[in-house]
Amino acid sequence: MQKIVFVGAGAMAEAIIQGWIEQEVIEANNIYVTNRSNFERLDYLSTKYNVEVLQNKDQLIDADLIVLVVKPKDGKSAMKAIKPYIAENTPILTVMAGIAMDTVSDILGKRSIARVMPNTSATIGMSASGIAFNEYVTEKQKKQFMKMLDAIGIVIEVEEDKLHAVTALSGSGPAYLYYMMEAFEKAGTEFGLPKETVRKLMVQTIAGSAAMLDRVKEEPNELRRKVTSPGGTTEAGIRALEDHQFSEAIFECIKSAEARSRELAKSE
Ligand SMILES: NC(=O)C1=CN([C@@H]2O[C@H](COP(=O)(O)OP(=O)(O)OC[C@H]3O[C@@H](n4cnc5c(N)ncnc54)[C@H](O)[C@@H]3O)[C@@H](O)[C@H]2O)C=CC1
Ligand SMILES: O=C(O)[C@@H]1CCC=N1
Repeated sequence: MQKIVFVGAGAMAEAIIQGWIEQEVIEANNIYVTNRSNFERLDYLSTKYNVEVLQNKDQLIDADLIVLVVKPKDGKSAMKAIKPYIAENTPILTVMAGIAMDTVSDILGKRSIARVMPNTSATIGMSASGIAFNEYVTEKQKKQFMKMLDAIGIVIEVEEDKLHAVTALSGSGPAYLYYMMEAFEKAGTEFGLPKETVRKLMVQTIAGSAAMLDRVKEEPNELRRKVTSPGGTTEAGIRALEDHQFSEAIFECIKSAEARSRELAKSE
């Protein structure tokens, strides 16, 4: 692709841009960025990544792909603002949480639309993304979209309605794990370890456990059983988690995030 225009230049746009450039999927000079008014931010991106800044909306006409990556509440106004300038067939990749592809095509017209829910680990090529396509996306385009998202991590196709669940799990997921990390660091330091030691131990523990789950093909409860000696430390720890309704808390976490995603979709 010769020209990809990012409409919206915030945290998620940067994560994807950095991922694409570092993984050598798209060349920096084929990426154009624009936002509503924050020119300093555009300067920062063009200096840091060598991407182009869209000088005026007339430059949208020959875009090969437009990536919509503004906050959901700004989605409609951002789409209305570009509508008069974009070609009839330019495909759209929307990264906006909770805005349906039908809403995008109501404003921008019937065309190929892919809707993706990545996460911020795209920055280091480790996003877990869910993607859905509308009926105008050809097989060739689908392959191209999958390849682009695959380059910043893994990508799994789902029905559009299931993107609410994907958002709740892997879209927001990094925040839950960072929150858990904060709790480990608080607990570990209470018990006398330096924060950096706790960080190193737990980062490796989390990475190792995730890699085991991925590679050894055993169920989580089986892997858990292998750690848990009868009458030992793990059993005591797990019992405390059960006493504090850990599973229920996780269930409520995903339920609340999924419901919020649906709510946002209705209000947009
Ligand atoms: N941060 C995350 O972990 C994830 C975010 N998302 C989605 O990505 C989207 C962007 O999120 P962030 O990058 O975190 O937000 P952000 O607030 O960091 O960036 C939003 C950008 O949109 C620009 N903008 C606002 N109105 C505009 C308009 N009318 N025209 C052009 N540009 C406009 C702003 O200037 C800013 O550059 C959201 O819809 C969010 O739901 C999706 C997955 C994960
Ligand atoms: O919190 C949010 O609404 C967005 C969607 C997934 C991650 N951040």
